[in-house]
Amino acid sequence: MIPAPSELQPLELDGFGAVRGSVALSDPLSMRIEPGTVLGIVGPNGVGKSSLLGAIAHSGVASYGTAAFGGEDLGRSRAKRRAQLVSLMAQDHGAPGELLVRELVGVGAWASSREDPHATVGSALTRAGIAHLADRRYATLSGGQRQLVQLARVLAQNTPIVILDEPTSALDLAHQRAVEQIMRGLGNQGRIVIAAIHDLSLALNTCTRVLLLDPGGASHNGAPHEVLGADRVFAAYGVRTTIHTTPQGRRILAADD
Ligand SMILES: Nc1ncnc2c1ncn2[C@@H]1O[C@H](COP(=O)(O)OP(=O)(O)OP(=O)(O)O)[C@@H](O)[C@H]1O
Repeated sequence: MIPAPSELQPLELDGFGAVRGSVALSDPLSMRIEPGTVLGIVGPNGVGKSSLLGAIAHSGVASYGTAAFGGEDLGRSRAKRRAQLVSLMAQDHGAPGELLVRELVGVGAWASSREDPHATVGSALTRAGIAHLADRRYATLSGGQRQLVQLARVLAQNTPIVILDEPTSALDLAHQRAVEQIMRGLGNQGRIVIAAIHDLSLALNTCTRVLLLDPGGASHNGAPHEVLGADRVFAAYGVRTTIHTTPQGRRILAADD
């Protein structure tokens, strides 16, 4: 299902940031994220990527400033309304293991009250490539299979803002490529995709914008090849890197030694 034109709105962060234990994790972020943007959030372990995603989704992470979608302050929206606007695939897949895969994916469709949850679930399972797992219990799945179920749940929620926390961390090469294509496809539909990503090559090849969070609290937002240039990456990670381009045009960011 493609978002209605009225759902193609920018997401504006105004002096925004996540808070953990009454401490702000980054300097205030102010940025406008246009419809169709696939934004990669990168930065070292513990810098606050997951917290920022959770804060934007207002899913139990405290925040300061505002995150507004089409002028609507998400922090003031009712939970049901927010579930129609924002879906979150968290890193910690704390789902009840006794649920069947199709029931868990159905939670996504139910959260946003889609008209035909059955069809929505079927389509989400197919897009995530896991239709064959529909009647398996979640607890019996492998780590990568669980990650794809969580992706299908988010697809079934069918929101204009899709937030993914390290969506490919448990996936094999073929599934990584499939998820990369799904992310681009969501962007092409005009959705806003925001993903925390450790694989900087993935960020280079998949994202239209990258936000690099520095350990010092600063952030850099821009075109992927600019933000992931050698100097910025060294400042953030302490590793010397180069961006290589394959004959087929894929970019690979690799350490120099
Ligand atoms: N539930 C929590 N309660 C309190 N502090 C937390 C909680 N979750 C994370 N933190 C702290 O917030 C900071 C940012 O953590 P966060 O998980 O957002 O970082 P990250 O950049 O996503 O890390 P990683 O790359 O390792 O996943 C860390 O110092 C972490 O210890």
